[in-house]
Amino acid sequence: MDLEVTPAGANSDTRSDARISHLALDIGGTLAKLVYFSGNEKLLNDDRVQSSAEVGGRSSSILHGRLHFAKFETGKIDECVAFINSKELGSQHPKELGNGKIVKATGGGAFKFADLFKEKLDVCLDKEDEMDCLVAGANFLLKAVHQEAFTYIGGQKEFVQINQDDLYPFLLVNIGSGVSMIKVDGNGKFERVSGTSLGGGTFWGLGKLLTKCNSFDELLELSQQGNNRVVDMLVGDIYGGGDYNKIGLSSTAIASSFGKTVSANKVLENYRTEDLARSLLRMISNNIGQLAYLTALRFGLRRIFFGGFFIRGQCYTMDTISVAVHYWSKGDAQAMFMRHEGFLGALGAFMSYNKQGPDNFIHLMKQDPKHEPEFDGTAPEEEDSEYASIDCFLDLA
Ligand SMILES: Nc1ncnc2c1ncn2[C@@H]1O[C@H](COP(=O)(O)OP(=O)(O)O)[C@@H](O)[C@H]1O
Ligand SMILES: CC(C)(COP(=O)(O)O)[C@@H](O)C(=O)NCCC(=O)O
Repeated sequence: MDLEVTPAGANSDTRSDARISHLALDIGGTLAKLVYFSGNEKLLNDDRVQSSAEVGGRSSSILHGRLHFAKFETGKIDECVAFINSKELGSQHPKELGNGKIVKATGGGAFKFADLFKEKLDVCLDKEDEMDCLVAGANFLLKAVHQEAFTYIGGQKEFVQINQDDLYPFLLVNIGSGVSMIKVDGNGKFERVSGTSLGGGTFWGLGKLLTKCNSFDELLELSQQGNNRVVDMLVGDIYGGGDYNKIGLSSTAIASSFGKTVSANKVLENYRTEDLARSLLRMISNNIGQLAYLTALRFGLRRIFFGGFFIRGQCYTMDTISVAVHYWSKGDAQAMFMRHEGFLGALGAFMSYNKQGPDNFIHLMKQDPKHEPEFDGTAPEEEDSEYASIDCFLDLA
């Protein structure tokens, strides 16, 4: 019951009453994501609440606390179970009528691990549809969270001011193990219009085989030191060093990802793992960027938001996706990234506790300094700063 587990990305809560009052899960093909709310202090006539939302007169059903984010490898789901066990679900946590506690859960793991959660935690996973949750999570973040979306162009991050009256339609591209592309027209109004199996799992899986590295972070680190030109066949390699001007291809454009390895008299061991990782990351990111744009074009969409843990705030990944969208759309469409990239589904599942729908459930406290982003163009070193907890209140009305 008291197992101490510190997950990647979790923020430890030092408050004595830090039991979890609401918890939701998104258990995907590779990672299990948790969003949980702790702290059960009731806010009565608090100025910050009054100015954050019109909830006057209903303060008895308002909980103040922090929303936390954590992730575990799905392959080590026991660590996730132990973490929840160590935190304990408090008395406020929703229960089935006359029965034990329920936890909102989405992703394939909500089905796959339902028995495990029942057995180990005596918790019933209440399943929510993955696409519903992704969309609800994205809509909430884009509308409620200050400086959630940003562009990444030429090495510069720039926050996007979201105009709530002009947000829809957009294309949501979630890059998890696989990739889902969803046309979003409003709250709960969406259609999954495309997808591809060449996603984050492909990068991580092929990368692991090619470089023998042991963790996703190690693979990303390798990629930062690599040179893809050693592996990729460029237009110049084919055209004797020159451009292919007639069809607008410069000599440095990639003609064929990994294409150079065919004619070089080398085996895998002769390549630097850094170069292989770089080329692989570029290939996957570029392909997703291109497919995303083609899908957006099919439906006349100009705004494309990218989520999913494949991105991990990586400059090279975001840059490659942005360049692909810009190149293929001739500057017409724009790639935008989301700060809480990997938690869209878990947040959506969390919001489904609200019977009235996703709106007006989570309210962010005004001017939470902890929530001010610190983007400097580099990937955060510490997981904790990556997904800082959010000071907020839940309206349980
Ligand atoms: N710590 C990590 N361990 C494994 N994969 C990671 C990690 N961080 C990022 N990734 C990438 O994120 C992908 C999973 O993204 P996610 O959105 O969680 O999808 P899923 O719901 O399929 O698990 C992996 O395939 C990998 O590319
Ligand atoms: C099946 C999935 C929705 C599962 O989500 P994930 O765990 O990858 O986040 C996703 O992997 C996907 O959309 N794959 C692409 C399948 C296709 O459209 O061909």
